[in-house]
Parts: sequence; C-alpha cells; structure tokens
Amino acid sequence: MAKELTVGIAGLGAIGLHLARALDQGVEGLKLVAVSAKDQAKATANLAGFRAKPALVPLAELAALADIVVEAAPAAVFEEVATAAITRGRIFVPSSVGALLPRMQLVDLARKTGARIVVPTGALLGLDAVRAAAEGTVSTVTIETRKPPGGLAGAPYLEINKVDLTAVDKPLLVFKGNAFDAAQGFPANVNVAAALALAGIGPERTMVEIWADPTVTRNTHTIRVEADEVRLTMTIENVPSLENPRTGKITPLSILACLRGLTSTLKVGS
Ligand SMILES: NC(=O)C1=CN([C@@H]2O[C@H](COP(=O)(O)OP(=O)(O)OC[C@H]3O[C@@H](n4cnc5c(N)ncnc54)[C@H](O)[C@@H]3O)[C@@H](O)[C@H]2O)C=CC1
Ligand SMILES: O=C([O-])CC(=O)C(=O)O
Repeated sequence: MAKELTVGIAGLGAIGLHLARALDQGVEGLKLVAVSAKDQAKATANLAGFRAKPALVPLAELAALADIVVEAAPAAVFEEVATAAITRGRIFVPSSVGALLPRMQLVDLARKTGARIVVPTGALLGLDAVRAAAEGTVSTVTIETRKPPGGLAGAPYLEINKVDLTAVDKPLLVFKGNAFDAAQGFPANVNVAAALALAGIGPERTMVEIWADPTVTRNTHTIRVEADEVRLTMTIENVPSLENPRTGKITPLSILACLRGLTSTLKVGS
C-alpha cells in the first residue's frame, strides 16, 4: 500500500477551509495534520466540528509537521510558506501561483533540498493537454479571463491606473499583456494565467486578456493554444465562491484532486 502523506494547509479561506473539511471527511492516503490561520478565534470555531482536529500553527511551522504543504493564503505570505516547505524538502502545492513567477529561484532551491513544487490546475482546465503540446512545438498560448467587475476589485493594476469598475455596464478590457505582468498586476485574480504559463511556454510568451464583464456571473477563462501537433480551445466557467468571489468553487476541488494524485494507485491524466 502507498504510504500515507500528511497535509498542512496555510490559510483557511475559500480554498483552505473547503480543502480542510474535505480531508477531514477522510481521503485515502492523506491525513490533515496542521493548518495555519490569521484569525485564531475564527479558525478554532471553524475547526470545532472536525473529526480529527489539526494543529493550529504559525505559517512557517507547517513544514515541520506535514509532508505536503498547501499554500492557500494571500500572495503576500507566499514566500514565507514556500521557503519553509521547500527548505525542508516537502511537497509544496501553491494556490497563489502568480507569486511563484518572480521567485523561480525556489525551483533551484527545491532541486537542492529534494522538495517538489506541484502546481495544481486550480481554477483552470486542460493543463494536461497544454503540457503535452509543450513537449512538441507551440507557437502561441493565450488566455482570456472574464470576471464580473466585483471579482477584479482591489487589483493593484487597476488602482495604479485609476480604473474604476463600479460603473462598468458593458465588457471592458482592463489588461492585455503577458502572464508575468498580469500576475504582478492582478495577484489575486489570474493565478490561472501563471499556471498556464508554467505548463506551456513560460510567462513572457503567454498572452493574457482580462475583461471586467458585467454580462457574466461566472469567472470565465478561455485558453487557446496553437501548436504544430494540436490546436486547443477550452473554456471553464467557474461559480464564484461565497467567501471570496474572486475564487471559483472548483479551486479547492481541483487541489483535492491534485493531492489524491500524489498518493493514489490509479492516477488518471498526465
Ligand atoms: N491557483 C488558482 O487557480 C487559484 C488561486 N487562488 C489564490 O489562492 C489564494 C487563496 O485564495 P482564497 O482561499 O480564495 O483566499 P481567501 O482570502 O478566501 O483566504 C485566504 C485565507 O488566508 C488567511 N491568511 C491571511 N494571512 C495569513 C497569515 N499570515 N497566516 C495564515 N493565514 C492567513 C486569511 O485570513 C484567509 O482566511 C489567493 O492568493 C488566491 O488568489 C484563488 C483562486 C484560484
Ligand atoms: O477563476 C477563478 O476562480 C480564480 C482565478 O481566476 C485565479 O485566481 O486565477
């Protein structure tokens, strides 16, 4: 039988709490042992009904307790969680994937420590096909993201450029550029573009459009890949989560599926 892996989760919000609850229900091969939260009282209340209560520890201590460290916190604390996990040689599963792009030295560190960085598909789709295409010759990769204007509120790029979305009544293109710049300008909104870039042809060549679109109720991402061997066109329409409308409800489910793939005997998809 495959070895059971212990899991620690940084952040108990839209992603982390759902993932923690699912793990607590029992998932073969995985055991939730530790979580980290900003609001200790809220976290204690959220964990009250758990069958097996995980330890509530500071961010940097997750890596001491768990084989797998899932980061599900704001991008601002990404480096702290990532560095602790990778230094200890753990399996690090980031949600704030955009924060990885300017910190690719963490991949070199992981090479030295034996850690693995496993980027989940998250709120996106089709990264298996994009990775396969990238083994051949890819000419272009684009992603078009459409979110209800409220799902983009607070993005640094909008604040710096003084873009006010409160009165938007028709689709507005708010950003066009590469995935690296998109991730810097919209750290809480386009982690999907960062994951796509890492799966395919990198953050400089992966092109991103972000639309504030009052005609959509779902966070919608369309990927287009043109390669010698294949053409891909794929769309995902995510139901925004109640806790954080920027985050689609599929995200914790995708991370759970990713974690299962780390231990399961039968694994489907590349
Ligand atoms: N990879 C993907 O496809 C997706 C990634 N994301 C990203 O995942 C991350 C988490 O997203 P959500 O769960 O929706 O965010 P959220 O805001 O609902 O939850 C984050 C949690 O982290 C907690 N937190 C903040 N500072 C902390 C600290 N110092 N220590 C411990 N906990 C702390 C907050 O209190 C909150 O409970 C974000 O960076 C988000 O942009 C979101 C959606 C899709
Ligand atoms: O669509 C979503 O659920 C979230 C999203 O775009 C991201 O953070 O990349």
